[in-house]
Amino acid sequence: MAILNSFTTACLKNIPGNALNKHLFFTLRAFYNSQSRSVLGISEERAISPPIGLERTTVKNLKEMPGPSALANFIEFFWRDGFSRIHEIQLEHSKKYGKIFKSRFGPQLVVSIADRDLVAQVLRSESAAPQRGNMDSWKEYRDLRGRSTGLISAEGEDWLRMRSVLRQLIMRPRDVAVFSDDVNAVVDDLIKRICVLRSQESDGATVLNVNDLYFNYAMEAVAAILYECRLGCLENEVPQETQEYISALHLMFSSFKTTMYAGAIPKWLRTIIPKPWEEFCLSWDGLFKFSLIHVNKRFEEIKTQLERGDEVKGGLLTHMLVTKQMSLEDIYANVTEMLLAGVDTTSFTLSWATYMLALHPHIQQQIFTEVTNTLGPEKVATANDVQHLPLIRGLVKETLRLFPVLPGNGRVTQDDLILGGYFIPKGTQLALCHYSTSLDDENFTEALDFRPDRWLRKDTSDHVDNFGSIPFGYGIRSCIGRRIAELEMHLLLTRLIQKFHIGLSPLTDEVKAKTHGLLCPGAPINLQFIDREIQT
Ligand code: HEM
Repeated sequence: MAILNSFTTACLKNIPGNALNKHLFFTLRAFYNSQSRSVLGISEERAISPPIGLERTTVKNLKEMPGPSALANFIEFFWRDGFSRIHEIQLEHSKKYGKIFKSRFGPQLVVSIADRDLVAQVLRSESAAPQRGNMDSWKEYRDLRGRSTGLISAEGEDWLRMRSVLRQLIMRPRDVAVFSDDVNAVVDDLIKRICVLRSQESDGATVLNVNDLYFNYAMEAVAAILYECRLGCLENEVPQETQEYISALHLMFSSFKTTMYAGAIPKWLRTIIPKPWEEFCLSWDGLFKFSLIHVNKRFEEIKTQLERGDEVKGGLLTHMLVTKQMSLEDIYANVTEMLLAGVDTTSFTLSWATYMLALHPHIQQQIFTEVTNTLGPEKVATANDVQHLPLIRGLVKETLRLFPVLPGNGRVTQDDLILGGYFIPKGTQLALCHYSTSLDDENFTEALDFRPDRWLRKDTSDHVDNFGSIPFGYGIRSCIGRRIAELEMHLLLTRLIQKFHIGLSPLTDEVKAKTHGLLCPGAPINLQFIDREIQT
């Protein structure tokens, strides 16, 4: 890997080897918290009155805000399996109660915002260190094991300090462009894997449940960047320690409801119902263990290279280890949280993108034409080529608009706020309803249609500054991995379209979205990958 070479090398020149010796839901979690339990104990009864001078006729207080009752919420979520329908409930409630409404979950009051301009108002007026929601259980685990918080779980000064280091390294497209070769090597392996998998099916074309494949791709690619090593996720035999990590990750998501609420269970109850908290800790143990192995391995390699007087070259991890802008514990925590955040998000988006391509062959053909006109039949795209492939970028944006992996996001207000004519006191949990705004015809023409080319027209309201669709969030606390995720998705989708005609397998019925932690396919997506004829 030849990444950040010059910077790293320059830093290393001044770092003696022995000095080095001394020296990982999230949003979703916050969103679920916002739907569930008391974060700050704010209730509308406690809500203070509008500031003097503001007429009550123009500014209403929370008591006057419409919304379902606590009982209705309870029945909806616990009785009618609302957890897997959070995205649909968001839509139903915004149609029934309006674009700003309140919900009650026990003592917790949540103000939901399903309006593009109000979402913009909240995010544009954020403080220097915005808070998504309550992360107490994540912090409790870390305190218990003597671990640090990473970007997802940290707040305040700690968060600001780490964010300012990481944003310098991976927030701009050009920062991550250097990872093109590493990601393309993983794309090569994925293509080989597709050929193996389809050869095992009777039609010689189908890959069953493509999400499994994309999961392995996303994990391999993000690890190539974060750990600067390959994990073997796309091999026939996945190595044991990688399998153990995948199990920990699956435990985290499969026990989503229980683990997400683990921290909500009073500590005294844990002796009577120990399982949720135990599983929560167990999955985190597995995730941290994996990061420790890989970070420590790289750390030892650097030490050896320095002791031998060799030049140390490397990527993101090398840079973090060498510059010591973050402690080793902070590095463990951040790579752990980034790996957790970076796998399912990307793989679900890839599953939806290829499913939509299969459902819309004429759109697939348009994108194929763009790709071959720009690259020819065989040139492997790099990050620099992606700027000349607007439909590939539009494909990812449109997929994330229709299927925002995080259908909602959370914020805790850090100041009193007047929003949509209501007075919202400081400390109120807000739920930003991205799924509803994304599918709103007021924000996007014929919003239910899949039209990647809508993102090409700068003169319409469909264009990017539309807060109706902000799948990576917005502003200072937005997704730190956005550019990495985009790079992985752009390079893979370009190559898939270049190489295969992607069709729907007869084994696939209509696939609807469900919320399982993230917005994911509610049934396996089985696709056919048919080789394209190379035109000479
Ligand atoms: C399609 C892929 C992805 C989507 C849609 C996505 C979406 C999001 C969203 C909506 C947030 C919350 C932003 C906010 O509160 O304003 C977030 C936060 C975050 N994401 Fe992503 N993400 C993706 C991939 C990744 C990847 C690949 C990584 C790591 C390499 C990553 C790491 C993180 C981290 C660490 C945070 C917390 C940032 C902070 O609090 O400072 N994400 N992501």
